[in-house]
Amino acid sequence: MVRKLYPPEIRGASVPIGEATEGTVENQSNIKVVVRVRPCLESSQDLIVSIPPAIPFPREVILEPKVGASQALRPRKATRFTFNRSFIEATQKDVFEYIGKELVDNVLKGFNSCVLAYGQTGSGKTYTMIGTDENPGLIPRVCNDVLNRVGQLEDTKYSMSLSFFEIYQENVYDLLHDNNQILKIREGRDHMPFVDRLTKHTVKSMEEVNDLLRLGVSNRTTASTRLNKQSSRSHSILTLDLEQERFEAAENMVVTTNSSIRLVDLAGSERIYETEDPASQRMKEGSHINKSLTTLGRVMKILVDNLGSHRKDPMLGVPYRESILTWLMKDNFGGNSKTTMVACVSPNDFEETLSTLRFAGLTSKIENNVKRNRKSHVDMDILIRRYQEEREELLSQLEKMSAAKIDQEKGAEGSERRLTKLENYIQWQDEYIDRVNFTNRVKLHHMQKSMAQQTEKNHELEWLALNLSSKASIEKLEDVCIEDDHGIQKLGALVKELHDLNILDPLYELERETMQGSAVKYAQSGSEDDNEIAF
Ligand SMILES: Nc1ncnc2c1ncn2[C@@H]1O[C@H](COP(=O)(O)OP(=O)(O)OP(=O)(O)O)[C@@H](O)[C@H]1O
Repeated sequence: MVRKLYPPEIRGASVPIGEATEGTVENQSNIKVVVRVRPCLESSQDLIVSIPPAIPFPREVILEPKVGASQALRPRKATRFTFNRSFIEATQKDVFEYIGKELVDNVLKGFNSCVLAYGQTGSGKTYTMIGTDENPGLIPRVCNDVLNRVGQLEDTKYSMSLSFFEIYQENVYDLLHDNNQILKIREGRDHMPFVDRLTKHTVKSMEEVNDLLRLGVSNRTTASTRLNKQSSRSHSILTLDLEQERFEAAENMVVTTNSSIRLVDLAGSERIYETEDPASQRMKEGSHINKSLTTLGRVMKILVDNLGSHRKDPMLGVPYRESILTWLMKDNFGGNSKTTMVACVSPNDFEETLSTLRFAGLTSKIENNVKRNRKSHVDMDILIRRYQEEREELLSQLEKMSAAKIDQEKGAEGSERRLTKLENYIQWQDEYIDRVNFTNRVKLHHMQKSMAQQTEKNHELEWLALNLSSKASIEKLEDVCIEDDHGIQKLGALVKELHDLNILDPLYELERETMQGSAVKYAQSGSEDDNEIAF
């Protein structure tokens, strides 16, 4: 494909170098909340959560105490919640189609995005985010879609990288590095926190992505809880960073877009029961989890209150730094990020589901200020490099085209030669047919003449034989025989004449032999029936 040549004015040295424009706020965007109800894993369990069907898609969730519920739950009435979308018995593909596609659209456009799975232990957070080999979740599907789509963008250079860390007991660990070191959090010049010395891995294919995911998942700290043996007691955060660089012809600028997707699998949000031993590891984990999730709840509440009070900066005074989770996710709550929360609920735990849905309801009120992270500038090095690439591409196209033209000409020459050959052949065939016709006519004429003469002689012989009475008639017969010899000799001469006529052609040769044989046969037999011989 030939790219459009850059307009001449941008090739000049008078273009300002390194000019940059920062992204501007594009819109206020509420945090999106999606509820996913995990299917009943045991058939005997009664459903307490239902989702009424709706067009174009369901958004409500109804929570009802099951028949025969405990005394404590009996007085509770059915509670209805409305979110952006609610899923029950949804496939991984359904969830990706609704959440993941938009996420990829956003990152390609240069927006930061985040999806976090929130809910009690065993409610399907890890299943939604990572999934299984047979049913991959959001993370592998999103990575796959980004790789596919960015690879198809015309005239765009890109680099995609992944990092994966966990927060366990208020410490940060790199999930893609086996050294088990606690990593520090620092703040950049923009006051945004980042994990220092976290490894970033450039990925170009899904094989690379899957290898990293496998490594990260196996490194993730897990411990059993009373509810789920596989429950994870840490928060895991996978970040996909995408850098795109493309030339925007309309602006005469090279545009660099840096955007990221954060995919967060939070630890279980359930309460730790009083019966636990306060000194136990699980209690310790639980208190840390509680700390980060309670801080998250407080952050949400203050952000919502600040919105109501019309503060100039709604992020001011928000206690982000009170937990590692909220500090690191500062931008995702109230900042520059299109954030979606997937509230995962079990279909049969009333209290935990109610608590999750209430938390989700609070989250949906938060507004983020989203901007495209786009820098445009004239970079002479890039322009010159691109121009050279383009020139090389055009030259190679030209080379290919000239080669094709020569081939074409050769082809035309070849076909002309073939045409002439064909014409000569046809002409030769016409001449051949004429010659054959002529020869046949001559042959026919001579044969007819010879046959007529021979017939006449036969009659004469017949008459003489009938009148063998006198010496004179015997002499006459001898004369006729001599004359007949002459006739045969004459026929031989005729055959020779025909032979001379057809000497160049093997077919004639064959015909000649046949004819010669026939003539000889005819001459030998002297019978009229031999006229039937075919030539
Ligand atoms: N939508 C679903 N369809 C089929 N199975 C599911 C679904 N959601 C969850 N599961 C299954 O339920 C079990 C618990 O799910 P999962 O581990 O994802 O829960 P979790 O919320 O991540 O728990 P934890 O907080 O302990 O990490 C797993 O065996 C998982 O495969």
